[in-house]
Amino acid sequence: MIIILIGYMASGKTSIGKKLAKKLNYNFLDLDDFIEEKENLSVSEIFKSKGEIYFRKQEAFYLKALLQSEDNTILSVGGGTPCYSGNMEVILNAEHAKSIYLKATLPTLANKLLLKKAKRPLIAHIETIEEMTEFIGKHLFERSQYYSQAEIKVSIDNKTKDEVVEDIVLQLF
Ligand SMILES: Nc1ncnc2c1ncn2[C@@H]1O[C@H](COP(=O)(O)OP(=O)(O)O)[C@@H](O)[C@H]1O
Ligand SMILES: O=C(O)C1=C[C@@H](OP(=O)(O)O)[C@@H](O)[C@H](O)C1
Ligand SMILES: [Mg+2]
Repeated sequence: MIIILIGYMASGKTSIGKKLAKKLNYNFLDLDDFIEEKENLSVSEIFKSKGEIYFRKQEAFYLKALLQSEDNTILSVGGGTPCYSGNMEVILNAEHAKSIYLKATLPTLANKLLLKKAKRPLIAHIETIEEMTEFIGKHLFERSQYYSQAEIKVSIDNKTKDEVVEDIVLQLF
């Protein structure tokens, strides 16, 4: 089975995916890490030197490649992955796959992202909590229609990473 973690930036897809994989004894794949390896550049460098459209093309291409995995796998994608190139449909139609939305409220995301923005080119320039809240609010409004199609939804507000992992396991099995 392949379990795909989706959700907004800093919702915990990468870090919770790693913990969940350990707990279930599954392989772990992170789409951003995979793209960085293939391109030999960080996500920020790809955005800067080749542009976001190039990144989105690579993202859609490698998503399809990684979904072919036949091993038990946790796949953490990027925050934008489900929202471009028909990727959410690809995720929902993948065989032996289950999608999980790590869902957070706007204040949780804005506070987290103010601290964790450096490696995230879409928000790295935002300085204040007010600006961050406004940006994420609009962005989430556009993106929620994709995220909410996930088969399983897990709220992450006020939970530790281990608590989120527990909740995911309870909903999965
Ligand atoms: N539930 C949580 N409680 C505390 N810190 C968290 C939680 N989930 C994620 N983090 C931290 O927030 C940051 C962003 O998480 P990350 O896994 O990179 O998110 P994503 O891949 O969704 O962008 C990391 O430093 C991570 O350790
Ligand atoms: O939301 C987005 O569009 C993006 C999210 C990032 O992944 P994380 O959600 O893991 O930060 C990364 O793919 C890129 O910076 C774009
Ligand atoms: Mg990530």
